[in-house]
Amino acid sequence: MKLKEIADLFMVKEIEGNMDVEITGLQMDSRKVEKGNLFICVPAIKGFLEDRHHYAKDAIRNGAVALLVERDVDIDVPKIFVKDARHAMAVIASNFYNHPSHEMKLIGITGTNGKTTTSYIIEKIFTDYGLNAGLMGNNGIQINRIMYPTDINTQEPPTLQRNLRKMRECNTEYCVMEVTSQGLDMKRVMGCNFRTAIFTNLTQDHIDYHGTMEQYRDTKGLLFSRLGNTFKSKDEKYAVLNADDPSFEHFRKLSAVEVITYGINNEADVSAKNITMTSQGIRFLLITFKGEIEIHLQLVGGFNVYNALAGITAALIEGIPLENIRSSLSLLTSISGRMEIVDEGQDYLVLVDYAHTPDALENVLKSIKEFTKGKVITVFGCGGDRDKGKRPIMGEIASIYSNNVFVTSDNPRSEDPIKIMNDIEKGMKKYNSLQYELLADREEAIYKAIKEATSNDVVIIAGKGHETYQKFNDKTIHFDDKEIARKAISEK
Ligand SMILES: CC(=O)N[C@H]1[C@@H](OP(=O)(O)OP(=O)(O)OC[C@H]2O[C@@H](n3ccc(=O)[nH]c3=O)[C@H](O)[C@@H]2O)O[C@H](CO)[C@@H](O)[C@@H]1O[C@H](C)C(=O)N[C@@H](C)C(=O)N[C@H](CCC(=O)O)C(=O)O
Ligand SMILES: Nc1ncnc2c1ncn2[C@@H]1O[C@H](COP(=O)(O)OP(=O)(O)OP(=O)(O)O)[C@@H](O)[C@H]1O
Ligand SMILES: N[C@H](CCC[C@H](N)C(=O)O)C(=O)O
Repeated sequence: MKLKEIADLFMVKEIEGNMDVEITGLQMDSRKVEKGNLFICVPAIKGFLEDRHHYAKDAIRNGAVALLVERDVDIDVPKIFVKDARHAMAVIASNFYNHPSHEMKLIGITGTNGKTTTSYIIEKIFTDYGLNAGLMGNNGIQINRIMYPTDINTQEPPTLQRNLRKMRECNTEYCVMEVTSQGLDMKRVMGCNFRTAIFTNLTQDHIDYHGTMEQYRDTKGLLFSRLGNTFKSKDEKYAVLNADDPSFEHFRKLSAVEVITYGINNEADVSAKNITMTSQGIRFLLITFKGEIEIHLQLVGGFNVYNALAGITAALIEGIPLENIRSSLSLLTSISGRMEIVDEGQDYLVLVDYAHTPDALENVLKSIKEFTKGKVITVFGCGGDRDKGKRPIMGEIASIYSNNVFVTSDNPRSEDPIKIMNDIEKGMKKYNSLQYELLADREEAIYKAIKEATSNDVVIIAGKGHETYQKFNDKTIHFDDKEIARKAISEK
C-alpha cells in the first residue's frame, strides 16, 4: 500500500514529504520494525505505555520509512499528522489488511470473568459442528486448531488485523475474540465488524486503569454501543447479555441490535434449571427458544453454568441444533488453568485456577465449599502493578471460605512481594478458626498446602492458571502451578 493511500483515509490531516513510498507493514514498537514499515507514534495512555514519539528515531534506524504522528518529531522522513493516532492506527490496520473482519463472523466476549472459558466453549461447539472457528484471547491465538502465543489479551490493531487476515487465509469462518476493557479503551478493536457481542459479568478489576467502576462499565459498554445502529444490512448483529448481572439493564440500553438474554435467576431467553453440582461436573436442564435438553458439563464450578449458557446462546444464533450442543458440551473436559484438576492418584483434590479477581475467587471458593467434605486449602496472591484495591478484599474472601490459606506471590512485577502480601493480609479475618501463612515463595506455598491436605480435602491454587511464568522486578522465571503441584503430590 502506498503512503498516499493511507493518508487519503483521513479528512483532517497534514502531510510532509514524499507520499509515494510503498509501505510494507505497520508497527508501533520500534524493536519490531521491519524494512519499509510505517511506524505509528501512539501517545502514552494512563501511564501504561511509553509515548511512541520517543522511539521514532529508533524505528527509522531499524528500517521504518515513514511516520504517523500526533506532533512533530525532528526526523526528515515522510510523515502523516493526525489528531488521534490510536484511532488512525485502527483505521489504517483494517484497510491495510483489507477488512478481514467483514469476511468472517466475529464473536466478541467482554466481562470481568469468564471470557476465556466462554470462548473455549464456543470454539468446541462450533468446531464439533464442522465450522472453522479461531480464537483470540488470553491463552493465545488459535488458527486451524494450532495455538500461537501472545503477550497481550486483546491485541493492538496492526497485529489483530494481521491475524484476522491470516485466519481468513486459512478459511476461518468464525473468530471468537476476548475483548478486554483496556482493549476497548485503547481502540484496539475499533473497526472490527462484530456479529455477536457477549457480556459475561461485571465486578471489580482494573480500577487502577479505569479509575472507577462506572468508567470500567462504560468502557465495556463500547462493545455494544459500537455494534451499529442500522437495520438495512444482511448481516444481522446480536447482543448476548447476562440477565442476572446488575449491569444488564445498562448494556441492554446501549444495544441497538437484537438482545438475547441468558440467566438462571431472572427471566431469560436461554436459562438453566435443576442445576446439580459435584466434584466431577454439573448437570442442568437447558431451556431455550429452540427447545429444552439435559446438559452435562465436565467442568467444575457453578459459575460455568453461566459461561455455558453464554456459549450456547452464541451457538443457537448460528443455528446449531440443541443435540449437537449437548454432545459437544458433554465432551468438553477442562480448559487449561480453569478449575483444572491435577490428578496424581491422590485421595484429595488439587485444582489450578485463574481466579485473580475478588468475584472469581469468591465464586470458585463457594463452588468448592458446595462439594467438599474435608478442608479447603487455598493458595493465592495478587499481581503487582495491578489494582491494589482488590488485595484486602481477596484476603477476606479467602479467609471466609477456607480452612487454611497460604498467601503468596502472583507476578509481583515491579512491587515488593512482601508488601503485596501485607496488603492482602489487611483483609484477612479469623473466620472458622482459620489458619494462614504468608510465604513469598510460591513453590514453597504450594508444597506446604499439599503437605497439609488429607483425604477428601481440596487444595485450590488460584491466580495464575495457564501461566508458565512468574514476573519479578528484574526477571521473569519459568513457573507453572500445575507442574509444581504434580511434583509436590508425588513427593509427598
Ligand atoms: C504496559 C503495557 O501496556 N505494555 C504493553 C506494551 O508493551 P511495551 O513493552 O511496549 O511497554 P512500554 O511500557 O510501552 O515499553 C517498555 C519499554 O520498551 C521499550 N520500547 C517501547 C516501545 C517502543 O516502540 N520501543 C521500545 O524500545 C523501551 O525500552 C520502553 O521503556 O505494548 C505491547 C504490545 O502491544 C503490549 O503487549 C504490552 O501489554 C502488556 C502485556 C499489558 O499487560 N497490557 C495491559 C495494560 C493490557 O492491555 N491488558 C489487557 C488484559 C486485561 C485482562 O485480561 O483482564 C489486555 O488486553 O491484554
Ligand atoms: N462466569 C464467571 N463468573 C465468575 N467467575 C468466573 C466465571 N468464569 C470463570 N470465572 C473465574 O474467573 C477465572 C478466569 O476465568 P476466564 O479466564 O474464563 O476469565 P477471563 O474473563 O478470560 O479472565 P481474564 O480477562 O483475566 O483473562 C476462572 O479461573 C474462574 O476462577
Ligand atoms: N490480564 C490480567 C491477568 C492477571 C493474572 C494474574 N496472574 C496477575 O498477574 O495479576 C492482568 O494482566 O491484569
